[in-house]
Amino acid sequence: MLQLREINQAYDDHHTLWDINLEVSQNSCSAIVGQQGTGKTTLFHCILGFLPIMSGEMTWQPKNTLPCSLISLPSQHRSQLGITYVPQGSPIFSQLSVEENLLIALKAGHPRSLPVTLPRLISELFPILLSKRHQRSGVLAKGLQYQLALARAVITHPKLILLDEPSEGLTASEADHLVAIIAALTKDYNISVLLMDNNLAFVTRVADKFTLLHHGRSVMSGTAADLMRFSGSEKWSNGSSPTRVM
Ligand SMILES: Nc1ncnc2c1ncn2[C@@H]1O[C@H](COP(=O)(O)OP(=O)(O)OP(=O)(O)O)[C@@H](O)[C@H]1O
Repeated sequence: MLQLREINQAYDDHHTLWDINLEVSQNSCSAIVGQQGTGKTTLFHCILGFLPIMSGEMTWQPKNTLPCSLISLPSQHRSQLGITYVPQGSPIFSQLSVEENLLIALKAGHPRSLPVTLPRLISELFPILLSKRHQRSGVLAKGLQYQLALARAVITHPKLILLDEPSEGLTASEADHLVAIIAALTKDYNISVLLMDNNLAFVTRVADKFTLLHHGRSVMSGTAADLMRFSGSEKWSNGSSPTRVM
């Protein structure tokens, strides 16, 4: 549904992304991994239209639609097409209740359909959040705050969600919940996921395709087994330890 071909990007004269190819299929979860400063955030921002690219092509084609090029579309238009984003660090309105956070996201996605009620997918995917709907969101545990940030994205019925470091700061059981939610999004709700995360244990549980970035270049694209094999080898890292890279 999303295809990137030979994407190059530069911050002034600092060439950051080199000939990146990437494909996200319908009903899939793909992961971008790589050490700090290797270009993961830059790539996300190019997909979202926050940053221009120097060259390359980005094609968007959800099921049963004609392909369209994203390159010339502003970020707002890309979000209307169904591409949404959960930035790092659970961006929520911490002074507002869980329900208020959700209703604001819902109204922003459907400005003419007032009054609004929370759609059923919230109770199906985020039952704990619903049970805490009247609590101030700032007092929720870190894992529930992340669920709320994700629910705010899901409530707008996107086709593709980009997640920036979703496992960061989560406990093991909070990460387990997130793995289950992402699996349900892709399998039951037709929402594809593209995430970047350096927690190898997490990404190999949740994603089915992996792209390894190194100094702005894609050095591996494949399955979890390919990733483990590649990160165990040293041919791409100039001798740096895979544990540092992940
Ligand atoms: N606004 C900017 N202006 C100039 N250079 C930038 C800018 N943002 C990032 N860079 C540089 O681009 C390169 C890639 O950075 P980027 O943040 O995309 O990497 P990353 O893999 O997401 O890192 P992290 O895991 O730390 O978020 C780095 O060398 C960084 O210093």
